[in-house]
Amino acid sequence: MAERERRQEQKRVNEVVDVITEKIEKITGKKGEVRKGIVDLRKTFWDDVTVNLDENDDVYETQASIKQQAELLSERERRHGQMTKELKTLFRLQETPYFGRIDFREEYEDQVEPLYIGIGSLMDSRNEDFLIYDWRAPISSMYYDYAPGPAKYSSLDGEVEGSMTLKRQFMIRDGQIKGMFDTGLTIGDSLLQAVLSGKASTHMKSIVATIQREQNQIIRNEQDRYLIVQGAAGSGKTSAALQRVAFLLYRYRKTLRSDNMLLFSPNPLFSSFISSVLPELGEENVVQTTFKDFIEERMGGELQLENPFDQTETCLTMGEGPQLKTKIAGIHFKASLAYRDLIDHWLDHLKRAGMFFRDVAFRDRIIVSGKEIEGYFYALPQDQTLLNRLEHVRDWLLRRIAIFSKHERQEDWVLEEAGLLDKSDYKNIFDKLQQEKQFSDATFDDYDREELLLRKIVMNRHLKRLRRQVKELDFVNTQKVYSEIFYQKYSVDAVPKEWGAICRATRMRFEEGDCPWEDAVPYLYMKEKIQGRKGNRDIRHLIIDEAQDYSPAQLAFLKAAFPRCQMTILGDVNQAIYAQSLGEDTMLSEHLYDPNDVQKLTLLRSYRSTKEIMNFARAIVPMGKVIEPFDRSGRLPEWIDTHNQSEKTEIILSKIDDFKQNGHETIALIGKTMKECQEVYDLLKQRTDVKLITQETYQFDKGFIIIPIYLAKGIEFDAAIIYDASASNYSHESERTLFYTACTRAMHELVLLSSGAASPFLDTVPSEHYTRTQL
Ligand SMILES: Nc1ncnc2c1ncn2[C@@H]1O[C@H](COP(=O)(O)OP(=O)(O)OP(=O)(O)O)[C@@H](O)[C@H]1O
Repeated sequence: MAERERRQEQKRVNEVVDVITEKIEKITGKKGEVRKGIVDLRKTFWDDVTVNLDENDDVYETQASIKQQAELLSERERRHGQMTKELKTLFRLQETPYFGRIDFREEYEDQVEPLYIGIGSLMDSRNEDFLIYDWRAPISSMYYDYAPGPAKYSSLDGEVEGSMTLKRQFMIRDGQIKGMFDTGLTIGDSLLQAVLSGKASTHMKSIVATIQREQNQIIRNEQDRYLIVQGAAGSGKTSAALQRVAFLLYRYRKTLRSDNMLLFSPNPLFSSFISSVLPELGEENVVQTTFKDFIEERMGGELQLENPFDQTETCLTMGEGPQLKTKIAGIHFKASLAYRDLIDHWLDHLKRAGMFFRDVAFRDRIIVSGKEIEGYFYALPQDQTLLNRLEHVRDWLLRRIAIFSKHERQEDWVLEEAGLLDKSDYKNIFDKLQQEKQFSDATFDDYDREELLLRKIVMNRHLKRLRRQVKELDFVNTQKVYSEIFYQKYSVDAVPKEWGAICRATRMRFEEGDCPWEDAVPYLYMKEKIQGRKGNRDIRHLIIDEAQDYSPAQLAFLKAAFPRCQMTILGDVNQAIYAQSLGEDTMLSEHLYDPNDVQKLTLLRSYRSTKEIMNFARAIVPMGKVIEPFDRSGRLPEWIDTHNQSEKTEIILSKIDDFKQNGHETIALIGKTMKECQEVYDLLKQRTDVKLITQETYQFDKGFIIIPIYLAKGIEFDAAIIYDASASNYSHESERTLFYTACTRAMHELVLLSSGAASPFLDTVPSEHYTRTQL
């Protein structure tokens, strides 16, 4: 490209940067004034409020005056917040004003208009023309969707057609053009090459400059209620999901806020890994949670909930045998909709029998026994729902508690405690009696009444918790009602033949106050059907990453919990790691949705790993052929046979040195289980600087880490070593996806260690896709 052109572009960059700098100065000045205004307003808040509480009219006037002041304050605070946000974007634009340019000539127009695209919009100093278009603006979509030639975009007034005469990419840092490419169909392979060849980071980066056409479809999809994305490892699912959040926040900026969106991430480490993408795009982070935390919060701490990682760890370390078979059969069945049907039948049965109730007791005295509650409950008309009947029971129990309280407050201990009440309680009672105009002179009656009120206060305080529990329908013993399912025999086909053993194991866990992970959603489903629970209406968009790990039952639960929600559901069937999803339907299965509401998109191109690593990894999984590695070269994966542990340790240490010398900064030794990771950590920690990643790790730094596969989900490293790729460690078909997930974490280098026979999963990998070293 001619140097002259580059100089011209740099000149424009300089001019735009000048406008940005000017705006920064202006807004900073204004922001200072607004800030001062807020401080002054806070200081003098009450000065401008007329407080007069004598008459009703005065009270209203006072209220109106406070409201007016508060509104003024919050309006200024809002403006201040907006300015802060605007400044943040401007500072980013000052460094990198834009990353793309398209020249577009609208149909029937003579003039070609150059459009520059960046992370935010910028108008010229007269506020007339756009110097930069936000990448999310409708017109910017052409940058991602078209090569030079005919192009169109949808505007508010309809489709605009025309032709694109130029598509140019820039790499601008600190206001200086470092690179400039005119591109063809896909967005500059050269720029993508440059981005992908860089170092892995401990935080994910935004991809706005290089979004690919198929990713853009995901990002800008608006019409579908459920958008399912099946994408190969490293195909940019998470990246697309996050840019999609930014797009939706922009597109619906008048009605949608970041706290209306909820992202389910696979683990806390992943949450921190992706936490900087949205702020980098000038948006606030959305609320993030893990499915386990979400369930635990809804359960309310009544049972000790098993962690899904512990469930996986148990399955992986249990060893062959009937116990494992029972466990897996139980997990599969409880994740299915057939089990949900069974629970529905159970709920139906509960209308006639089978409900268990806790005693409603004060200290160790029973006010109403569980048996008595049962009698009352089943005496109510059967055509009422369980919830209706429980509401009747609740009201009846509250009345019984009131009667109990009336009797109990006569007891001496109540008066004794009344003597210990606070001065303010006495004062309140005095005021109350005054108001009732009963406390004239010190008459006998007034003292009696005062004592009565004091006794009432004492009793109400003691009964407060009990009343709350009754109001929340906590008198239903849902754990026992659920456990009872496991005393039944079912002649339904879907019930696995291991049912007897599943029942014994489940009963035992519930008796100990534990809730196995596979029971969490079914139990909560039943509990909420009995006790009722409203869906969350604040959350309007759910983003579910690693959706292959969610079962149909979990999907059904989320649909009910978020009834108004749109969902973006992203995953990869080849990376299913939990027992419940292997070979079963998952949240990615289209047929679980109403066909009118769902759209499924597929991403086949994989960007994370070098071509060599992806060619190796895709040969491990069936249908891996369809995955298209991005054309970026590196070393072939290396498979090293070792004879014993000490040899293995030495190899690891020398590989770490080698990686570091190659400039790699994030290096992971990936184990199958936490147990394996802990063992190798104990061996290595004396010899090198290494960190073990556990379920409690919320962040990782550059350097060498040891991590089990299930915690490395969604994360990437410059170089990865698969600690034990021997047949003794990976041979079950069910572990194939786990093995594939591990291999696809590596961006630039992959090493596999094995001793003895190697994993049969390597049998399907052609020998030209790796180098093999036998020590
Ligand atoms: N269009 C793109 N431009 C630049 N980098 C990209 C692009 N798409 C993906 N990448 C990069 O590829 C890597 C993988 O992306 P991401 O983690 O989003 O993939 P994924 O499909 O969620 O992977 P996995 O299923 O393995 O977790 C990241 O480093 C991301 O920045």
